[in-house]
Amino acid sequence: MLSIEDVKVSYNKSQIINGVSLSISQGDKVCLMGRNGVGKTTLLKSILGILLPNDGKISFEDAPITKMKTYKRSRLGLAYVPQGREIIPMLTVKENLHLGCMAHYPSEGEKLTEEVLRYFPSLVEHLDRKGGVLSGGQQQQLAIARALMSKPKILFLDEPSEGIQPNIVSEIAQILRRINEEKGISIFIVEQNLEFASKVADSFMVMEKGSIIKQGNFADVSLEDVKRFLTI
Ligand SMILES: Nc1ncnc2c1ncn2[C@@H]1O[C@H](COP(=O)(O)OP(=O)(O)OP(=O)(O)O)[C@@H](O)[C@H]1O
Repeated sequence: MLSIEDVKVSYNKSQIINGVSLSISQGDKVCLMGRNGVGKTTLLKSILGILLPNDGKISFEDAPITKMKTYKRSRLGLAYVPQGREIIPMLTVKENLHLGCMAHYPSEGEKLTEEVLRYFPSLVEHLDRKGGVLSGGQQQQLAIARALMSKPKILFLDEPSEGIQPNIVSEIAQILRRINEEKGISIFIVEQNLEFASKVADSFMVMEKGSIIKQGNFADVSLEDVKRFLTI
């Protein structure tokens, strides 16, 4: 489905991603882990077209997308829930949701909202409130719901558990698994919260200084082992 071959990404002259290769199949749930500043967000942004790699290839469903504009990748089915959520605070929850389908499915706002809210029933009572007044956990749910409004095939989430209270974090893990099971949407999360990551994803990759240094399945290793990989 998604294939990344020897991708290198730089900011000015400083190379941050040093030749990463990975592939994700339809329905996969994967997690990219690693310490602060190793390049996780940079890799995610290059997959989504927010940054362009200076070398390597990215393809989606066998079509090359390495240099494709972000909005075209979104039309193909790549959706992004950025770190910090980026909810528009002065728009209502409903308006924030509609933003998610405005580019590609502008006439389907009502239908898609109804469909997406099945996964986020706690947002229903807040539809007419401003996005900015919601709690961190509610804003994170809104950000995921908004991404789903674009009918994605693969959902990329950058640190979705950051700054959210533990009970909501486990609710979000369950919701992501349900979305994956029922809709077949692949999930790619960047996470530092190992427990949450292991609840959402089946497999993990560990990044260190712009390279993937370990990968495996959560079923085959203990969380202690993964923790050790993260502190290498
Ligand atoms: N716009 C930018 N210009 C120059 N350097 C940048 C820019 N954005 C990030 N960097 C640098 O690139 C490196 C990787 O950053 P990146 O945000 O990808 O790491 P990360 O693994 O996602 O970290 P975190 O967990 O803190 O988000 C860091 O050294 C960072 O300072």
